[in-house]
Amino acid sequence: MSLPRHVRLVEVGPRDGLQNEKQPISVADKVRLVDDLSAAGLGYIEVGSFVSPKWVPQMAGSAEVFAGIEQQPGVTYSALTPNLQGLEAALAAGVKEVAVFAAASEAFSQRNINCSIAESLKRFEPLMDTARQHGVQMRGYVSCVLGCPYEGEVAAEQVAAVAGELQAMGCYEVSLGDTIGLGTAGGVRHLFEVVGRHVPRERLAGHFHDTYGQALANIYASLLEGIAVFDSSVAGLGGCPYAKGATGNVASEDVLYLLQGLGIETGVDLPRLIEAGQRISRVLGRESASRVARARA
Ligand SMILES: CC(C)(COP(=O)([O-])OP(=O)([O-])OC[C@H]1O[C@@H](n2cnc3c(N)ncnc32)[C@H](O)[C@@H]1OP(=O)([O-])[O-])[C@@H](O)C(=O)NCCC(=O)NCCSC(=O)C[C@@](C)(O)CC(=O)[O-]
Repeated sequence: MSLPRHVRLVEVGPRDGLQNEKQPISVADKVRLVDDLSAAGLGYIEVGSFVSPKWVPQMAGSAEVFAGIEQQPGVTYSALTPNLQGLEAALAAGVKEVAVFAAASEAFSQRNINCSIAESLKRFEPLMDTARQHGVQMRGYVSCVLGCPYEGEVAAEQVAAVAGELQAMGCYEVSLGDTIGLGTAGGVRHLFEVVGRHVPRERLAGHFHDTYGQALANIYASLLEGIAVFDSSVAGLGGCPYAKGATGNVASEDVLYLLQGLGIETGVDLPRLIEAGQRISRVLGRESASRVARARA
């Protein structure tokens, strides 16, 4: 299969990137991050989540962040919503696109959202009905697609079943998450081969964490499988609070550098993206995890 000419980058730094940070980050710094990412040319930014503040305290100010950002025309600003309560809060904050998240592993589902996979899908039904009534678009996530921190191996067929359900329920795109970043290129090709039989590849995205240093290889393997949407996080921020030991998402700067080298368009400006990453890294008091940003420093 030939490589796509255009790739859509879904920037998850403000949400997946920051959700696991223990230190307080001000609303102003979060707003500045989102605005910097818009200025870098990203067309899709996951701004925050409307989840229980007891479960993920860092995302508690998401409504304020939405109120503060300067929304640019043509850019999608989305939020994670686990249930109807989260969707209602997102609607009140003026959010136009949301993401629901399920897992391919029962144990992870319990730890992350306190219910079984089947219960989570059931919980999404009223959320999705209400979202449709408000013309809100829905994206879906499946976590632990290449392994689970609690259960170990996860079958590609199980991922396909959950992704298929999310699509059938109304998600226009399903992002497959290697939550703990242990997947390899071979596993990724097998995964998309199997899931691609149930969900068209143009409706699938890749979401890779870089714990084992395999994320860029996994993205290249996904490109070979015809995948053209990737989630990434500026400065390589991130990690899921319910996936112990998992490091950040693959750095957006590094993904962009890879894609530029392949002649694939994204519409994103690398120097401005690096600046956005350097700025939030200074706020967090540490060096960017992006290899490209460090090489260009
Ligand atoms: C799903 C729940 C809420 C269930 O949590 P629960 O405790 O079972 O919920 P509940 O319905 O029994 O409600 C308990 C309390 O939570 C409140 N509550 C209930 N819902 C909400 C809401 N939406 N917003 C705010 N508050 C809420 C509710 O009002 C009540 O408050 P109380 O009466 O005790 O004061 C909880 O488990 C939760 O919030 N989990 C979120 C976990 C999370 O955000 N994880 C990280 C994101 S997923 C991820 O990172 C993976 C991904 C997507 O990036 C892809 C990958 O890498 O794999």
